[in-house]
Amino acid sequence: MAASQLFNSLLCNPNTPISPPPHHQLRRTTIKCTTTSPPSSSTFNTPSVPPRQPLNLFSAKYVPFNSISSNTPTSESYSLDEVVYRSSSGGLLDVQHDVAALKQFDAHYWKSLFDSRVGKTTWPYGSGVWSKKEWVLPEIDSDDIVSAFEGNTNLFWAERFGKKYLEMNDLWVKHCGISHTGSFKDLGMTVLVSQVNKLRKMKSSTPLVGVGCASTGDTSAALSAYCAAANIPSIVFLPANKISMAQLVQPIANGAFVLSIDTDFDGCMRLIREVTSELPIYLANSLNSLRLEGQKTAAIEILQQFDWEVPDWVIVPGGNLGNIYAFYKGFKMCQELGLVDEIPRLVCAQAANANPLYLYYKSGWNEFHPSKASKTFASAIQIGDPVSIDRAVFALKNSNGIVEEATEEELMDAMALADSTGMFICPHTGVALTALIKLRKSGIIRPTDRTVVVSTAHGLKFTQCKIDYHSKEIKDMACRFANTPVQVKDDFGAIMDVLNNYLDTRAS
Ligand SMILES: Cc1ncc(COP(=O)(O)O)c(C=O)c1O
Ligand SMILES: N[C@@H](CCOP(=O)(O)O)C(=O)O
Repeated sequence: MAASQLFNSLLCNPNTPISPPPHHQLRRTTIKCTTTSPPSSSTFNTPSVPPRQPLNLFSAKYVPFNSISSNTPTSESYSLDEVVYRSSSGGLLDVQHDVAALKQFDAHYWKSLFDSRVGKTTWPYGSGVWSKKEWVLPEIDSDDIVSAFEGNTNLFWAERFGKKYLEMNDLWVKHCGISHTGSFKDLGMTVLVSQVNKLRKMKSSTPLVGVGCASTGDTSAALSAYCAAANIPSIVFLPANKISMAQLVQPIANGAFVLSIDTDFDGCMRLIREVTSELPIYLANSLNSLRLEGQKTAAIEILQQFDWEVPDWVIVPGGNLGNIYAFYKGFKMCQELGLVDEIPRLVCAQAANANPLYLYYKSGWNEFHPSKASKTFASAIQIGDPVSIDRAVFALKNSNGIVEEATEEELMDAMALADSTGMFICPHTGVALTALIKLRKSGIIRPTDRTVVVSTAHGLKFTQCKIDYHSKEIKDMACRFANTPVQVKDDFGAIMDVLNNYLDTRAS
């Protein structure tokens, strides 16, 4: 029997009893803020119980991204209630917060406020994203928020992987994929869909009829789930035969209108941009800077989980390149508001088969060429023309950052090694771990450096490539760390022979 058949034979048994659903239900307690007077002194400090803030003290707006990156004041800005994705010159936008208003509260205030909300069910602050509402979307009414209590994900001490393979004892994996739809996209999507929910309730001459995205599988999963929860139509453009089965079934099950298009992700992205400029369908890709407001909370959460100690390195796999900027923005905001003194060095890790940022970095940031991405096991980052290229370059330049790449064999081996130490990561996390391995080998990351690898999706979305690897059925790949199941007949003696053999090998 071939190894893959053996895997199939081990798959699900229809007679296995289904365990009852867990008891626990999130209780939605709608707690309205009470208006109090604005602070009279320039800063609040050291409250043991954070004081309530006045309503509408904080605000945010869209500004051209280049006004932020070049630090030039601009008169161009847009309300977050406008449907706008590009500046007047066609450049990217960014969400700019009223930092002066936020600074009226000191660092201790924000730390205690954020800490006071962790692990609670109080709506909407039990969400890791909305626990930082004042820094994310300060003006939205809590009743308009669409949340699955995303965020607050495990920051896992990768003790065995770090010590065994890298001689590191301060290696951590931020499991952003252990989330409602199994990826970090939930962090951004709760913000975007909440804003759409609000906009649809407002009177407008052209009401939004739905929300659309191009996707390599995770954005579409998150969009469809949050839209379904709020009863908002979602439309997803997927590159045909280029995403995993688990990712494909997510928007289908959540009732999205799914178009499987005979192109790649970059082709889908071009099409959804054209469609959303013609129809009142709101664009949900990270070109829309609202998404990054949610995603940046993962960075704030990492600092909070380390009790506001700053790690030396944070490694993020990159595709459309919104997330690397979101991490930068989250760290930078904590520095600007005095919660930390510095920010970590960022590493963006790309698959060698889809590496336009890596090539740009290697050219000394001289020449950027969008490319046609080739097939990669890290299918969610098979992107050749990333929309957030300018944001990524800014983030990397301002964090003394590095870009690394991983071949198919390297990323699959890294994933297998990590899994063998008790993780169950996605191939994109394998790309990030490869970057770490290379930077450790070259000595750039030192054994004692506190390093966080961002795991972006749940490994269960990518089981087929793991099966292929452990079956050693990948062309031109040694699959060095494959753990192939052993076929044994139904016989006690045969099983004892196999077991004894196994135990002998382990002992030696
Ligand atoms: C699992 C996974 N990891 C990493 C990424 C890369 O994120 P970004 O597109 O923001 O660079 C994506 C999406 O692109 C993804 O779905
Ligand atoms: N990996 C993404 C690609 C699109 O990225 P986005 O952040 O711009 O939506 C996906 O899952 O679709």
